[in-house]
Amino acid sequence: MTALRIDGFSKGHGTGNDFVLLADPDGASPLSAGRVVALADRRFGIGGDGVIRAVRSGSSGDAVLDAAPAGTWAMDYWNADGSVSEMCGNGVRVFVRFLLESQLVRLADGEGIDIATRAGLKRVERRGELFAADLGPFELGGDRLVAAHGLDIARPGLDVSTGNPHVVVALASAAELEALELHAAPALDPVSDAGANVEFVVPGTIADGVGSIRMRVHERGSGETLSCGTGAVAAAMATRHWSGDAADRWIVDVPGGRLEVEVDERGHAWLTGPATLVFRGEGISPVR
Ligand SMILES: N[C@@H](CCC[C@H](N)C(=O)O)C(=O)O
Repeated sequence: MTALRIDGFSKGHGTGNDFVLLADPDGASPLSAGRVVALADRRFGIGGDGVIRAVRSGSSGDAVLDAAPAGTWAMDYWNADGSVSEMCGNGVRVFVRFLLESQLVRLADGEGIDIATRAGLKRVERRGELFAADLGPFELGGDRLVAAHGLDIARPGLDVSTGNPHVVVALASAAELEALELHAAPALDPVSDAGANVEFVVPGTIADGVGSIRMRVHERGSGETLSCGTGAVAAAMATRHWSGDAADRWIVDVPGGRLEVEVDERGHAWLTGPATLVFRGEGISPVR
């Protein structure tokens, strides 16, 4: 057994999508795939769907993050398997909660802060106990086939980009959603080199300009998670498209709770929901 030195970390989640958070303002402790896999391991490490380093732009060592105005807080997001992603919607909301509770920033209720991500600057606002993130414009793409354990035949899925790649599949019933086995990554046809996060949705009602959906997700680099913020946006925007743009506000129920997605007048998708820190720790984490 080797030991992994951790000077201090927090564990947080947004609707059950959980992260290890590390403060590294001056970029003294860059992450590596091996370090991330060790930290994210649920039995031999701390455990999480992803690992997030909070670093100032200009010090991150990542060309995209360092292109933001110098000194901007940057979210260096990694999936549990040690791959990096462009964006994490729950992560960026939990990131701001982490900055606040670590007293690295101050935000009164209603105020916001710009966070550098690999998908560009994202505004995050504090709204009471909730955090809302402007994930910007989204793009709908073409269809491809998606096969998954528990589905009788492959179904059409719609490509949606929220800065990171998603494929959204509509199912006919809650029973179909529950029958899915998402321990293995769904197979995409055609495949894409970058891979994709895959969301399965059951559309609900649309009333008074508000739609609702239920969703499960298999995340690229993390497996099935209890929630995915960019996935909720992709799923809501795909369902909105299929509904003929019948609503701009969507309630998204995921296994870990409830998120809200709203399209503003600029066509930006806002993601709102809880962002919670569970504990802080320090010291040495034993790793296999
Ligand atoms: N859980 C995140 C998305 C994390 C990145 C994703 N797995 C990818 O590889 O793109 C979210 O809340 O958006």
